[in-house]
Amino acid sequence: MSSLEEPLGLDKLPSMSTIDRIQRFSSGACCRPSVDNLGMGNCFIDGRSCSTSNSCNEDNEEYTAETFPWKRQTRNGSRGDSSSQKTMTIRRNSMKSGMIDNSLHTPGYQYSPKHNNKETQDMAYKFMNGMPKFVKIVEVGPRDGLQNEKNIVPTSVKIELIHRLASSGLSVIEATSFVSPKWVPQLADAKDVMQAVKNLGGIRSPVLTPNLKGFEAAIAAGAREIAVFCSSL
Ligand SMILES: CC(C)(COP(=O)([O-])OP(=O)([O-])OC[C@H]1O[C@@H](n2cnc3c(N)ncnc32)[C@H](O)[C@@H]1OP(=O)([O-])[O-])[C@@H](O)C(=O)NCCC(=O)NCCSC(=O)C[C@@](C)(O)CC(=O)[O-]
Repeated sequence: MSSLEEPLGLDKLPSMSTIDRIQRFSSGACCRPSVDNLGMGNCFIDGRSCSTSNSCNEDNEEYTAETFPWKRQTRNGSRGDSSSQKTMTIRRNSMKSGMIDNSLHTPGYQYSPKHNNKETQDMAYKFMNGMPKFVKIVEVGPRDGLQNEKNIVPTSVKIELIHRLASSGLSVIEATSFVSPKWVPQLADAKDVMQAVKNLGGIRSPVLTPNLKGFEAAIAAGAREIAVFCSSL
């Protein structure tokens, strides 16, 4: 009988005082709806990932006015030519045709697209103002990435990866998963990885587990944040 069919026995859980946060999310919740269609690239509002090549941040990509049917006036109102124009990320709203210019909701920017129509502009304005003011990026590579690796990545390399991700300024780095090594041999060293990074300054290092067995192993390894996921496999 799969460990998942046994009652989770929450009453048997070790005292919760050792754990800062327990997150429970189902696989459905795992794949939080993302609005990546809105970006020119993969830009997820749920903060799970923002591909740097098409970041959600403004002033990021070099787009020339030739590529887009409008010329944007620069901050001082002068019409910059495409080479001198400040770069920005233009996001495509896949729900409607037409391009949304991020600068719409950046004070001081005006845009005068050649073929803009009122409806697109209104919709763009409404939409852009619904955007969150803050995007949290959760780095899941050490877990979600490595679990799919064909070859087993050495523990020392995993730990080094987490250190480098932390030094890049990321504040939440999903460190590993406490799962059956039969199913996910790539993360069989979860305990060693967790013990090596649990006190890494300045970051939170949540871990995943599908069941009580993994939950207890995570606590024993020093995990302070445990996300319980529902796994059919
Ligand atoms: C769920 C089970 C355990 C059921 O696996 P099972 O075989 O049905 O369960 P079991 O209880 O029969 O256990 C089989 C063996 O694994 C051991 N075991 C059992 N549990 C654990 C554990 N936690 N840690 C370490 N060992 C464990 C258990 O002790 C036993 O060992 P044996 O007695 O045969 O020597 C198994 O199917 C499993 O671990 N699957 C892993 C699933 C997984 O990791 N999937 C990928 C993560 S989810 C994901 O990537 C999506 C997500 C989250 O990224 C989406 C998003 O990010 O939003």
